[in-house]
Amino acid sequence: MRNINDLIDKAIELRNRGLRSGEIADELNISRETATWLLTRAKRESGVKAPEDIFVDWSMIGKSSSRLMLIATCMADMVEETLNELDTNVDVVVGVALSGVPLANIVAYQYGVELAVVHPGKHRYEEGKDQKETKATFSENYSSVRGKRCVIIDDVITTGSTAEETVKLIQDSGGEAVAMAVIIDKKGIESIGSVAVRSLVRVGRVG
Ligand SMILES: O=P(O)(O)OC[C@H]1O[C@H](OP(=O)(O)OP(=O)(O)O)[C@H](O)[C@@H]1O
Repeated sequence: MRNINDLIDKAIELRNRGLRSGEIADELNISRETATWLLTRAKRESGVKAPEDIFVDWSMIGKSSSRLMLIATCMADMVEETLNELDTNVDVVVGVALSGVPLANIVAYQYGVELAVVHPGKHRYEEGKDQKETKATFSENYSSVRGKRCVIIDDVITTGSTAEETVKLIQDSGGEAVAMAVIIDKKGIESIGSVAVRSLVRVGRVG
């Protein structure tokens, strides 16, 4: 996708496939507000100011295992710097499904530590259910975090809610979240509570 019209076309295509605006937002790595604006603009309902958002398409990395490995290696290097700053270490790398998992797997391999996988609450949302009721969970097929120092790996932070629920889940599960690393942080956050957040690319707005 190269421009706003491509993005609008993609949003329409996803809506026509039956996705709701929240799901379209997730698919395009944009906020829900932006997804709604794209669909509104597609209906030529002009006059509504565009939300302050950017869209992220990192499929040029995601479709290539060698590029994923190189990017994850950069993330591991960034995490190492953060762990040194904090004078701590990592026992388990926590990948946030879906897109954080291939990156987390490589980071865990490089550190020689275990891999845990989180399913965000929004992935378990079902029509008719209260969204607040769908909590994030760990996959039983991967490591537990109890008693372990955790580094969280994901691709993108948009609103920060997935990052926050992952930190809370780790703490509620008896683990210690020490740092989080992403490729792109659209929110520009330094930390979630006491958990350091680092990104290879941090998006900031001028003015
Ligand atoms: O900061 P937030 O607003 O919470 O959004 C960020 C989350 O949204 C995306 O996941 P999503 O589940 O949409 O896609 P994925 O299944 O490809 O990871 C992304 O991978 C983050 O996990």
